[in-house]
Amino acid sequence: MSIAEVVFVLGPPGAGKGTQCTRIKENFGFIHLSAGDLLRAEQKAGSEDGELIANYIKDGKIVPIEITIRLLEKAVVSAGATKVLIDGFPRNKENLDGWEREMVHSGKMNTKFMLYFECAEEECLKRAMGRNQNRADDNLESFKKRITTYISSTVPVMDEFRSRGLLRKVDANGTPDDVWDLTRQLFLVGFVVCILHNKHSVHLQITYRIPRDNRLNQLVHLKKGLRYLRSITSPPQCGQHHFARECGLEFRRGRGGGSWGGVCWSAQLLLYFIVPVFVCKGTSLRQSLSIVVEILILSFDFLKVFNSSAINNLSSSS
Ligand SMILES: Nc1ncnc2c1ncn2[C@@H]1O[C@H](COP(=O)(O)OP(=O)(O)O)[C@@H](O)[C@H]1O
Ligand SMILES: Nc1ccn([C@@H]2O[C@H](COP(=O)(O)OP(=O)(O)O)[C@@H](O)[C@H]2O)c(=O)n1
Repeated sequence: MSIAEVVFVLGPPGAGKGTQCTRIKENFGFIHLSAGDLLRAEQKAGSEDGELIANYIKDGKIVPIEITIRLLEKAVVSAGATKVLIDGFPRNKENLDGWEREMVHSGKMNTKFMLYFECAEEECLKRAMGRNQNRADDNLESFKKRITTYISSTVPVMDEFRSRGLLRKVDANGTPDDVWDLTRQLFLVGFVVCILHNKHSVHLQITYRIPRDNRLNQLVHLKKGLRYLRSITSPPQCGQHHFARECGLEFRRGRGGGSWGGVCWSAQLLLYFIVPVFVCKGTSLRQSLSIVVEILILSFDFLKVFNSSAINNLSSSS
């Protein structure tokens, strides 16, 4: 079985982590595990740890890692999932160390990055108090304790991810739709195209990536690229501007000759995956580029259907 790729989701209590995780799950094919939900379910199931869990939750303290990691591993394995969101974990250094020891070093799971929903405390309080899920800890007294634990124990874990370059911050103060607009950017797939040509052939390299952060927006030179393509090829498909809305594309025209030179260097710097290299032989640059445009459009449709899992499959089989 392939190793599960895990994205952690953290932020203060009530920031809207669960709400956004539901959307990520629906749109990007992840399973969503909430450490808090797993602990509450374990407690309700009357396990021998039930009383301990209930007391920790009421006091806003972090349950010992041996319990939480057992529940998480069981949930990932039983779902057979390869793309997993874990919400509300790792909440302290003990959680993180336990995760790395039991899951990462043993080769069972990979940590991809941490999503951090940043939200003002008063807003979180308002949201948590309005949650109506009959939770034992959605009262003012427990909320204050949870915030204290969050600041003293969870923020240092997020700092650790920031220092590893693995923290993706989202401003969660807006409406659920506003927050979703920011969140989805982090999961969208983009690709970069390098085209090198000489008199007789065109080499096309498509480089796929899952963006590291909102740099995706800055990267989009798509319109410029398509305008250029249209100016030399003019096939009807070039009007498909939905390209621009859905993904990032950087179009670079090589200077000809054999070397990939600086073009590839700058592309690789930004990207996670380099996938196929198509070589289109054509009698003219104009004809070759028509083929290139078709490949691009096909690639895009392919990505839309399969989303980022297609990228994972492609990169592991190439
Ligand atoms: N952006 C938002 N604006 C207003 N209310 C929100 C927002 N996101 C979530 N909520 C509401 O706030 C409450 C807490 O959200 P939830 O996703 O359970 O937070 P968390 O998982 O971070 O504790 C829920 O009642 C939810 O419907
Ligand atoms: N990794 C975790 C996650 C949650 N918990 C406990 O579960 C409680 C609720 O966590 P949660 O993630 O469901 O809720 P929020 O505090 O994010 O609203 C926490 O306050 C902790 O007591 C834990 O001990 N360890």
